[in-house]
Amino acid sequence: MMIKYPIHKVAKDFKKGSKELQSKEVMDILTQYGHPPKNHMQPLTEQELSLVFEYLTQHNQVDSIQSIYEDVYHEPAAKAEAPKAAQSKPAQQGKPAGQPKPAQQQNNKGGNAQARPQQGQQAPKAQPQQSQQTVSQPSSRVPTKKVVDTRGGGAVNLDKYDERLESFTDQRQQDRGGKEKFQNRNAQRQRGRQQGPGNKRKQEEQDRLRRLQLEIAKKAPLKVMIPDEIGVGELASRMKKTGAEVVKTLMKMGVMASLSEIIDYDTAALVAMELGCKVEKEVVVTIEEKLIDTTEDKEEDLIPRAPVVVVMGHVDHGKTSLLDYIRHANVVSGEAGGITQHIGAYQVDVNGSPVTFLDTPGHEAFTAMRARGAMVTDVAILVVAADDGIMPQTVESINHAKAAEIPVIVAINKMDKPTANPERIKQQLTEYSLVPEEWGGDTIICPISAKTGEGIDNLLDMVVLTAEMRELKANPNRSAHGAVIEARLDKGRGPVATLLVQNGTLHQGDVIIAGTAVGRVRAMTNDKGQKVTEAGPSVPVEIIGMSEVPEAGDDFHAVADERMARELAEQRKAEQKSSMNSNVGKVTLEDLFSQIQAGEMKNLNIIVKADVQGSAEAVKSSLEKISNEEVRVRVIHCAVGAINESDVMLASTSGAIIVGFNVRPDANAKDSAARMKVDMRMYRVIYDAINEIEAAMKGMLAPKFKEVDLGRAEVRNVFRITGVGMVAGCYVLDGKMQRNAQMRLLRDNIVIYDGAIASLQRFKDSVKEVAAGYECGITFEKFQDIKEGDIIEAFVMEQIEV
Ligand SMILES: Nc1nc2c(ncn2[C@@H]2O[C@H](COP(=O)(O)OP(=O)(O)OP(=O)(O)O)[C@@H](O)[C@H]2O)c(=O)[nH]1
Repeated sequence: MMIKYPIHKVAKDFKKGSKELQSKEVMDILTQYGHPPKNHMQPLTEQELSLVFEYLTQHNQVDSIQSIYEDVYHEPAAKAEAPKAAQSKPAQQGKPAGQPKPAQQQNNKGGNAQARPQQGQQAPKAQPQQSQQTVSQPSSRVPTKKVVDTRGGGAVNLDKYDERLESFTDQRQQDRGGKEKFQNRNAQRQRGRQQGPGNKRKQEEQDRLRRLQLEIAKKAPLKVMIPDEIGVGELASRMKKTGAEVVKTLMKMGVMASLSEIIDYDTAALVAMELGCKVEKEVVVTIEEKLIDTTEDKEEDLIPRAPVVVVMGHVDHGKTSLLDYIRHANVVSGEAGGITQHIGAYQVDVNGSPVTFLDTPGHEAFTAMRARGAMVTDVAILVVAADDGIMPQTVESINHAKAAEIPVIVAINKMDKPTANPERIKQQLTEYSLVPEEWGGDTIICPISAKTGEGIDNLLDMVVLTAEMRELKANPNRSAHGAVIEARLDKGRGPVATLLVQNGTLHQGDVIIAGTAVGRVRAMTNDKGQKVTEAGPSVPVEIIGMSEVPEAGDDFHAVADERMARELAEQRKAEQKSSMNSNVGKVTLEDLFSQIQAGEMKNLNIIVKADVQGSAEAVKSSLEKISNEEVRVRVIHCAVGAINESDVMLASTSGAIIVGFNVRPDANAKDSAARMKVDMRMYRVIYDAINEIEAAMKGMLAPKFKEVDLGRAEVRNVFRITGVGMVAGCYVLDGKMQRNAQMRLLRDNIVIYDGAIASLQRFKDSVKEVAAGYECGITFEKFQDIKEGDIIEAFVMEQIEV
């Protein structure tokens, strides 16, 4: 920017005392440095002015800065005498504004006025009126500061004063605290008012920033709350660090994680500590945790409780007879009138020790309970008919008990029958690793007769003994917790549920939550049909008062807050809904490899069902052989017969895959498998089964085809037609029969034939397809052994998009 400052003015301004700076001198300087001016009226540019100043400064150097100090301090005596003279001088000089120098000189005068004439030669550069006046600009600053001291005129050591003053103010500042702050603020405000609104805001902003920084510094180290799992990005923001810093720290620890990745508490805590933060674990309290008391009981609060026993076994081997016998035989006199009650569980007295029996049809409830982790049974009695031996359901029961890890007591029933052969049964049991005690094993075997009652006392003694060994204990002095054994909707009474208290005591009037059902216990009835007001550990009771029917196997808890319980029930309902479509925890051959890779899979559980025992065993041993370092293939259940609902339930609770060899699932099993998302694989060639599972374990499974069912037809008549062979006269039950489809002939759900269809006819006409509700004639290629009652399944293989 051009400033209007002509050469002659510059020269004039530098005019001091007798010596005068000529315009020509200024012009010479400029010419010398390549800026020849046209005339003395030419205004100087900023650069040119700087050049002149620079030149004059360079050529009018003082010898030493000391001389200026001397200049000031050596004549304090004169200072007091000539203040007025000093003051008058600047007025006379009348230096133009914009020149900093004259103003400084004004101050100077206080101490220098008289000294100047004497020191004129000594320090000419300090004299602004001389030609070298510009030099005084830097040197004049020092004396200027000193002149401010008007604290005394004598030879006072001002330095000493300064020191004292500084220490004094320091002390005062410390002592004053808030008052000072207040005053400072006032002072600032005043200053701000003088300075104008813009400056004021700026000042306040700066103050606030300073205060903030101070606070942050005070707060260090930063405390971070870390939950069980946290995203790297979230951790960074909680620590007020950048994501890059956290990722870098993780890398140093050997953890490669991006910002979006989730890390566990331990890793996160290490990172936080590494970055200088104080770590605290964030505990997320769910409604469930708030509502349900899960504190561990103290040893001194525990008292022995009755064992809970389940009776299992094959159909018609005598489960019901045994349970009935025990119930009748052990009813304490006087209670006989109330026996009629059947609530799904009852308690009997065995020589002074109470024993609770679960009396539920089949063992579905048992599996369902295990599925929900509500382990209610302590001992299993396996009933095997002495005249029949180990049957498919016996094996199933053994496997269920094994999966639940409960001790099994074998009751060899029907010992009264002449055909009873207990030795054969003992022999068979060893095949399922149940070795009798007399043979050196640890399985208790009790020969009994549910008809005559023979051996039942001994069986009960054994149950009590086994239970005693388990030292079953509970604390009756806390809110009740247990399992729902049975539940139904009663027309008159509303939802009715049989609960087995496992710990604590259930009282009439308690609020309970069971699964998604909430309610208040309005009335309680025990297994003898008597009204009770409380039920302790291992006691089964039937209750009314629930808002809806809970599910058998659900956990129940007595809680203090009904409103919160309802909230929890709602939450559970929502969770149930969302998990309906997900198959968490379920295994399919397709995702087997990814589960192995993720380290989630150590054991691949398989349930084998086959048409004959020989092939079941062969499939089992072949499959177990394909275990590798990462995964062990475990056949948890191997049996003969169609795949039933119980198999599907076992598969669902154990995360198993069902392998069917020459068998098919029955209708219920099919539905359950679809609902529970259990993977069922059917094979007709043993090598196919092995190859497919092996391929799945290696991640090379090519699930290219899937079977699509078309329909089912029942064989109602079989004709022989010469030249054609056997013709199946069928009725299409559902779906349709299609000529180009694959057919499978089932007899009791066992696959008899699998192959292509030779002809499909309606009366005498060959047709493409026959719909449900119509009759048709079917012949197979190379298969004649068709029988009435056989089922024909039609299906096509469809390619799956991988
Ligand atoms: N001789 C003899 N018959 C028995 C004995 N125990 C049971 N039975 C008979 O065997 C049949 C089946 O008995 P249940 O008690 O119904 O057998 P279950 O195992 O409960 O049968 P499901 O309920 O169908 O699973 C009945 O006819 C009983 O009378 C026994 O110890 N001796």
